[in-house]
Amino acid sequence: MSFNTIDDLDPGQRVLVRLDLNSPVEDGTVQDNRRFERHAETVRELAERGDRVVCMAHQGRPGDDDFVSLRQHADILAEHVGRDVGFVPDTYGPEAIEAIEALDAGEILLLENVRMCEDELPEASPETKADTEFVQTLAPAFDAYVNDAYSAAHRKHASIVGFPLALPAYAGRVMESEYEANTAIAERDFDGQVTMVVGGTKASDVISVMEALDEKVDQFLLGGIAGELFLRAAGYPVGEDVEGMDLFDEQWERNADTIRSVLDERGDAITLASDLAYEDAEGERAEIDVEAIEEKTQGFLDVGSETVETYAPIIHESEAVFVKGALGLFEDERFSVGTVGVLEAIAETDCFSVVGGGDTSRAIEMYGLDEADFSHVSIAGGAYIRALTGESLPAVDVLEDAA
Ligand SMILES: Nc1ncnc2c1ncn2[C@@H]1O[C@H](COP(=O)(O)OP(=O)(O)OP(=O)(O)O)[C@@H](O)[C@H]1O
Ligand SMILES: O=C(O)[C@H](O)COP(=O)(O)O
Repeated sequence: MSFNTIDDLDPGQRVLVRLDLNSPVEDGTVQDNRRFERHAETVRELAERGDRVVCMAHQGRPGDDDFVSLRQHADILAEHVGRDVGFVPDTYGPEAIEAIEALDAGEILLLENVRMCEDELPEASPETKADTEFVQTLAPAFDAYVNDAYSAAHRKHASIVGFPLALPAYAGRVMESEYEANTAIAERDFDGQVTMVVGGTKASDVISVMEALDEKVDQFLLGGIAGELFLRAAGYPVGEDVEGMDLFDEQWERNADTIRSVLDERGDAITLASDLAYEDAEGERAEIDVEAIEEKTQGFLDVGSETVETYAPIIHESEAVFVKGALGLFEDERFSVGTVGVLEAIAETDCFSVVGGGDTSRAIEMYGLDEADFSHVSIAGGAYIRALTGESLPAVDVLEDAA
């Protein structure tokens, strides 16, 4: 390992731990997910060693609906850790410092959403971030900093890259295991067919992965919002915003040229959905062949069953399959057919398989699939993509420098 881990940290200290508890928020309620379960292991281990454990994390971004307090996160984390997790509605002010100083050995505290602090977000160098009031005020209350937030490792934020310059820095268990698994993939060669299933909401993530893994991946199977944008580039009247949607047009403006050129150059390696699913007038799932769509009048929320029947045999023939992003709005059972169908096909084979994406990995537990049927399930989205394409991660770089 190129950085220090908890194994290198003497127990019984005051430890500041960065977690990634960024979660889906539905009607103001934070949804439990794999990130809590995974990070709980690091937190429990530190508490059991007799450390005073203070956690910081983010939720959403200012201006978004899911930009909320971490009060609910503290309760969900406590359930997974099996110990109380205190919460203080402050990031580094007097209230936070007082709560930190009041902790006993083995106690756990969660600070308020770090993105409520002005110094956190604007991306800057580790030196600039280390120099902020946030880092300079909070760091002296601790003996060590542990970064467990692998899924936020691609961000140059104060809580990620600033603290390692101000405190002795270590990687937590999630950081360690995700780094090991995801980095190994970039270096690995496969003899047989390598397939990548790409979907989700972020077209730019999908494009960058398709461009960077051009040599390595033999077949890309598309779905989700990204897949619809590719269908649009192929001339189908889909992938446009209708009735208050805002997922397509702006992404199309930004990415249309790149999507067209990727399709042009790698068309033979790209399979697009042949049918799509939508909600009919009765609120039921309905499907339509893409050839039969004359104009886009409703939003499509999943790939159709025929598409799944095309994708499954390609997966069965593969030696390695990677997944990034969901094929549909799987959180709604009616539109889970594409995502679950593809995951089931992967689970049936003994190919090397990695499922990534903070949201996408949630489908595994939601639909009762067994994590053991996959080689690795990553709780990271953007960081997973960067690792797959061999890009370095700022959080890992600073941990390595610190070591
Ligand atoms: N056609 C669609 N309409 C609406 N939502 C969709 C559609 N297809 C996929 N999604 C949504 O995409 C989400 C996953 O996309 P995203 O690109 O954010 O994925 P991720 O890689 O899992 O997560 P992250 O990058 O945030 O860690 C799912 O929650 C799903 O509901
Ligand atoms: O959920 C994620 O992918 C990470 O927490 C990063 O969040 P961000 O994309 O808002 O920086």
